[in-house]
Amino acid sequence: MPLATQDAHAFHFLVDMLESVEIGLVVLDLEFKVQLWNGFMENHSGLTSTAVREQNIFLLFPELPATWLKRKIDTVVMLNTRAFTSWELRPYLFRFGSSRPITGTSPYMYQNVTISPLAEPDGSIKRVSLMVYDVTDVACSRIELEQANAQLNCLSKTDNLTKLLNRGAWESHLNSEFERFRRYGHDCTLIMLDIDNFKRVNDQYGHQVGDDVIRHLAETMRACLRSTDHLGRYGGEEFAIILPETSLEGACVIAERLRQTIAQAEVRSHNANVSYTVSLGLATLHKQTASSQQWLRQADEALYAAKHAGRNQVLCAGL
Ligand SMILES: Nc1nc2c(ncn2[C@@H]2O[C@H](COP(=O)(O)OP(=O)(O)OP(=O)(O)O)[C@@H](O)[C@H]2O)c(=O)[nH]1
Repeated sequence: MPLATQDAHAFHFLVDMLESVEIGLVVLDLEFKVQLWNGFMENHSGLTSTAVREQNIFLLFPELPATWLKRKIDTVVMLNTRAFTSWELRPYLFRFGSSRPITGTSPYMYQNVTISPLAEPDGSIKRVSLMVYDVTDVACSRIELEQANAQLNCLSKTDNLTKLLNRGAWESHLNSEFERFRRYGHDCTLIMLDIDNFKRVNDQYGHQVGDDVIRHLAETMRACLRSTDHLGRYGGEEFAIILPETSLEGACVIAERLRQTIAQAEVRSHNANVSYTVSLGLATLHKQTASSQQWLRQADEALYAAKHAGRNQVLCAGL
């Protein structure tokens, strides 16, 4: 076969491959007019190569991030170097439908994009190519994995019954608030809270009603406190609250309001109306507080004193 015919054959194969390759290939001139649009781009955009040829890409796809893409292309041309953007920074360049609509969790195709300069025989750059890679599979697996990790992380810190922080997670807040106090000296007060005679609730109405009372208490605490407060289930029917930026006086008002709200409430559960009360012990941080454990002990002692003083009341450590 003559050399020229061989070259023509090779060229033909090459064009065939570019047409059918599972990567989007686009060539733009410096006025952003489409010079090449392969089969992948046709299939996913629904626009034929003939329809887009010599058309401005930003008029064809008004949703393209024009400022960003023009700046990228300018840099590619000016520095005669490639640029790359990944789905993690920008999920897609062209908003194409997901190629895995049945199994996929994404409504669109995640894309990595490479922009390359195309040199003329004299070395000047008058065109650039965009290569669009469909990375939906990788992106969806990564996103699902991250969601599962976040969920696991949340579960490992949450008490199942109340959805409050569990003891371990709450104690890490106790330690960090103690360290914050040592550094900045801002007010911070701790409340330990325990349901009064809870054993009787369980004995009289059963464990499921007891669980509903615990849930009710958790909801009441959530409703009475700020989102910046740290609420935890410390033990069975014992709860703990850290109130950052709150003095002992402020915490007393909050604790008293919580006590009264609970004392006035009635929990409707399994055809029973249950009333209950709580005792609360408070301790605020001082320069003399030696450790987070000492702080916790002071609040616990105040709670113990409140129980001994007749329950259904708020007592403060050191008063
Ligand atoms: N329903 C239910 N009961 C729990 C749970 N955790 C702990 N308890 C019960 O809480 C009760 C705690 O009893 P005690 O420690 O004697 O204290 P109390 O009856 O509340 O009495 P005081 O604290 O002295 O007012 C026990 O009966 C435990 O079984 C729980 O998750 N659900």
